[in-house]
Amino acid sequence: MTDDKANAAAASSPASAPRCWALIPCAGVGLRAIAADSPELPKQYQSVAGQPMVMHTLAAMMAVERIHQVLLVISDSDDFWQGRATDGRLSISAHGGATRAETVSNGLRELLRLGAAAEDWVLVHDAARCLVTTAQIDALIDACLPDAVGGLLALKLPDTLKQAEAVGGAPRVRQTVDRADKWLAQTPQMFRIGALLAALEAAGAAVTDEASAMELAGHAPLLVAGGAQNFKVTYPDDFALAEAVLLRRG
Ligand SMILES: Nc1ccn([C@@H]2O[C@H](COP(=O)(O)OP(=O)(O)OP(=O)(O)O)[C@@H](O)[C@H]2O)c(=O)n1
Ligand SMILES: C[C@](O)(CO)[C@H](O)COP(=O)(O)O
Repeated sequence: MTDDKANAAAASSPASAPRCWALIPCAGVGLRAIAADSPELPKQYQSVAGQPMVMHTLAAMMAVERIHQVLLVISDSDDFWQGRATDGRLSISAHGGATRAETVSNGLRELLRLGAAAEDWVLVHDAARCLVTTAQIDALIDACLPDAVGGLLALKLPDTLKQAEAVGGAPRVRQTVDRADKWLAQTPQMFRIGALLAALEAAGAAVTDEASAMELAGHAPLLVAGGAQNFKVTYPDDFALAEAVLLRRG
């Protein structure tokens, strides 16, 4: 069935109430974030505005009333959570994978074990995107619930886009690319659990986000406006920026 036909069928079928679950991949090592003087701690556990980064991420997600339960997927060598009390709506699974896609697939299987239905929705959100707001998550849910496929937060490209080629070892501009239809993918990304797991299993471990897997399966995910502040902490400079934004928000 095409996405258009599936949307029409969804709109005309009697109201059902699939639940929304959140899955937070938290098993990366943060190689690109490691500065010469930084502690050897995965970036999601480094302190930002007085708390480990992942706590800000969790606070935003847990504040969304429509999220039934949040699953954090950590590495099997992670001892950060030992002895820490967790909220009843938070589950932790130590089945992180070698890639983000594997971590997410493992988490989806765990959600099904926890009682989620294949037709339920999942919002997959990077632990390292600690600036997402509850309003942005709610906007994504509002946009995706009536949709057959689902979608993702994304940011329309704000700058002029250059395509590069290496000339004599240095990157030089090959051409300026039309940016009118270009968006930067953010998270959360919201899809049906069963469809996403099937898409990820078919796509393999190399896809870098959930939408890519759904695209390979023939779907056209919705693009829902996120925001510049919903950036992923990726490089050493990003910590100071994230801290400044969080402190300003209070
Ligand atoms: N095997 C992996 C790799 C990444 N992630 C998670 O996916 C999110 C986004 O990934 P990214 O920023 O690429 O994190 P890292 O893989 O940790 O970073 P790097 O590529 O710099 O090592 C992060 O919350 C990270 O913890 C994960 O759960 N399992
Ligand atoms: C999922 C993601 O945050 C979308 O932008 C991103 O692709 C994950 O991190 P990576 O830098 O691509 O590994």
